[in-house]
Amino acid sequence: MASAAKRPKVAAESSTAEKGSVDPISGFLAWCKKVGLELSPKVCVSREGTVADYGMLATEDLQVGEVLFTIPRAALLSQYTSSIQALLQEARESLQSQSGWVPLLLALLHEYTTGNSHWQPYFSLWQDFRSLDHPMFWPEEERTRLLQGTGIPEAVDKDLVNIHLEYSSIILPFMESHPDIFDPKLHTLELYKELVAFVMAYSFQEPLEEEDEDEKGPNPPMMVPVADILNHVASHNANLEYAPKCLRMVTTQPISKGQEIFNTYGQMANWQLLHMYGFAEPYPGNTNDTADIQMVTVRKAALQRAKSEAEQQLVSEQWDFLCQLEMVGEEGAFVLGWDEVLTEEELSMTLKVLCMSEEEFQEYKEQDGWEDDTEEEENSILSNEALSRLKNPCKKLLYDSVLLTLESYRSDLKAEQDLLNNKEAYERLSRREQQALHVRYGQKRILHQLLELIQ
Ligand SMILES: C[S@@+](CC[C@H](N)C(=O)[O-])C[C@H]1O[C@@H](n2cnc3c(N)ncnc32)[C@H](O)[C@@H]1O
Repeated sequence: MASAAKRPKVAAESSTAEKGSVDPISGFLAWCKKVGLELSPKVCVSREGTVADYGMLATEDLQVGEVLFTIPRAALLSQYTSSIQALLQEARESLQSQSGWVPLLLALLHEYTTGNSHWQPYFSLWQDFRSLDHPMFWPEEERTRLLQGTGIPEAVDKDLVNIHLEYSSIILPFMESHPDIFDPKLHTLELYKELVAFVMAYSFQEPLEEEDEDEKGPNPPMMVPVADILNHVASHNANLEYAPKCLRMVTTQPISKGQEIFNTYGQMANWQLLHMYGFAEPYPGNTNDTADIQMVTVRKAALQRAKSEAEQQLVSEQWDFLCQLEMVGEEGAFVLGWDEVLTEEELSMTLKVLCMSEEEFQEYKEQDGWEDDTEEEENSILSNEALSRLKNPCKKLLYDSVLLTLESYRSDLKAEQDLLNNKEAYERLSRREQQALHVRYGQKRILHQLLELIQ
């Protein structure tokens, strides 16, 4: 990231400076009242007693099903509510992008840098977005050193390519055709990247209605003031509900006075949390944690044990066959949770096909074999417990694939375990080192658990 001296002076900072000592939380809460956002008297926004800076605390005991706050849809900040919504709507064809985030990001670039924006009290909560420490802001060397094997460096590389592409090919041309509103010297790539991180960590995506799932793409992201004050844990105690006129945060667990109220950002593995939100849940807290085995790693393991050229040829044909069935792909991964394989159909089919002899494979293709599977076989590896009942050649292939996956990490499990068990040594680590440690260690423990199950 560029040095502070190079940063554009944006409205959020100047308005905070002008207000001098005005507490951003009080200013924000006054704004909430004005826009009709109703906050229960049983909760408060706080920077103390929370896991990470702002958060929400219960000031009284709460029962399941209590509404903590209600946000009218007009208070949401989105491409449809921004003061430039008409412009964005008019240009919607040219603003289409792979991420689908460009219209919201333009709205944010504008509202964040406009002193009298309706949403200034909201932005005032954060002096800037510098505290966001997503791996995309880490130096590449640090990312590789701390995160190799986790899947994050590859995801970040893709993000960075996409951010640069969308900024240069969509944002810049749009800004140039609206010089009265945008100025590339103020609305720089650097600010754009910070706002991308803000959208990653703070935005919400309304789930699609079931009937729309097949036809429409996902809903565009939007900013939901107050809901985005809540931090996340896997064992959350509140959840956001979407109604036609408003959004409501509702408790899903009883919460005692003084406890933090946690939303869920979804069933997130630690690598996803670190990639999208810049934090990981300390091991072993994240019950949603997962480890990936790259699909191509299973192919590599199958090729390694093929003794002759004919056997290698067979593996290649079997892989192509699996690709045609859309069971595997060059970029895909099998996802392992603590208790089950989340991609069980893909993994069981892949192991089964890659372990077939030439004759079995020919017969299988001719019979459209996968349709003939018994229910028991189709569900054969739904749970980790059932994984231990895999047939021997499949077990061996899976075992080799797990070993290859473990080799891709740079770090040593035992040394990591020692760090987690030694409070002083752990506290000497930088925040980034701590976060990365929880991601790597959790993934490797899941992989080791699998090795133990199938050996
Ligand atoms: C939606 S915001 C929540 C409000 C945030 N704490 C703040 O002060 O603005 C999401 C960000 O909060 C932080 N966060 C959320 N849950 C966390 C947790 N369990 N542990 C550490 N940081 C967390 C991360 O920095 C994440 O990017």
